[in-house]
Amino acid sequence: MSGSTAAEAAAILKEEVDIVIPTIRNVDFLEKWRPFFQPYHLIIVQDGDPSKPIKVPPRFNYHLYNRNDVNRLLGPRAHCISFKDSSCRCFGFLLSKKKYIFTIDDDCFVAKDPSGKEINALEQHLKNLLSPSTPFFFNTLYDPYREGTDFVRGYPFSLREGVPTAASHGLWLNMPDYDGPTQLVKPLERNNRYVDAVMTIPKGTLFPMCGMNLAFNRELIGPAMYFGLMGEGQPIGRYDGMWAGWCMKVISDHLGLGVKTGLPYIWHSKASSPFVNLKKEYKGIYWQEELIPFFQSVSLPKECTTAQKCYIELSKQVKAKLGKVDEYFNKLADAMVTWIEAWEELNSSGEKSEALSNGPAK
Ligand SMILES: O=c1ccn([C@@H]2O[C@H](COP(=O)(O)OP(=O)(O)O[C@H]3O[C@@H](CO)[C@H](O)[C@H]3O)[C@@H](O)[C@H]2O)c(=O)[nH]1
Ligand SMILES: [Mn+2]
Repeated sequence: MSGSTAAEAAAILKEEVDIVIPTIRNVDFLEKWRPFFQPYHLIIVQDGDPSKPIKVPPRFNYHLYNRNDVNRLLGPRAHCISFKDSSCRCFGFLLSKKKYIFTIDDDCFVAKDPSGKEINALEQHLKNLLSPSTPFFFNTLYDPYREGTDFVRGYPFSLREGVPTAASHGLWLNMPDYDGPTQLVKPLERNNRYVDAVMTIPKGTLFPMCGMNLAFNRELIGPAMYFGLMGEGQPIGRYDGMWAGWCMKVISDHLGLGVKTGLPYIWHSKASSPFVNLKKEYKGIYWQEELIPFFQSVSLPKECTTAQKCYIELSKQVKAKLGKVDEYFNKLADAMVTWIEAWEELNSSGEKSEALSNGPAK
């Protein structure tokens, strides 16, 4: 897709994209994104104290939700949305009615490419999502659908059509997405390396997904983008992206969908505290050694033809196989079912529309 075609596509898609921002701080960062985000609708999920006022810069089109809205709209199912963790972002995924979601953290700014040009992250995500993926055979020139490249010699012609792309995982300049222990041993490390590549993560390969700069096709994979039970009242935090990424990847593999990683970069400005992070993550750090073999062994039956059906089946396997690792996984498996019930309620015909559920957009 050429640059201008992509820009046109992005403009057309403005009715089909929601930008979801979880925040426990404020959203001043939006000012820097104005040239890129202003045409789009934002869903801001305010975490923490709902009585704390939050000021959104003028002339943005947005809906703002807080914990009172989670309780009001989900009632007895509200417990599936985490509190005091960036996992709360998935409440925005649930309420959206758009085909595509771009989610970004409130400490992420516009990055520049090596020529000094500001990167339109959303446009690149849409290019990634609108072009197919190649999960069955690796192309050594990376994404063959990018301008100026193609499939290399020896690439099977039968696979050159690719498969629909479910998710686009973007990366970060400046502060990398490290866990607490790595942050502790490398406090000064910054990512300055701009790698001009987009690639499909091969079928059968898991990866550590980060929700900081992520886009996905909500129609294809939305129900699998549940960021889990994290934060206050839970034994774990900061594994929200990992959990969603592992679930989403095994389901994408099963459904024949693709997941890309690489461009676009954003500029991640702040380091979160490594000590606080270690405290939140420590169970995850040893649980992950059992979780990853579990996800590597997941097999979904052929009757599971939708992301919802796959997710319910996955919840059963989580309960059966991970329940013995810790009681937490029984609770998480139940929350996965609750999430799907909420998804079906809010996304069925006669649904509560996102606009109606919190008044007209500001
Ligand atoms: O209790 C909370 C804490 C944070 N948020 C919002 O979530 C994002 C990310 O938070 P933050 O920038 O503090 O954390 P990082 O360590 O840089 O983020 C990465 O770690 C992952 C797990 O937290 C996360 O997926 C990554 O993006 C900000 O927008 C905070 O305001 C929150 O809503 N509630
Ligand atoms: Mn951050």
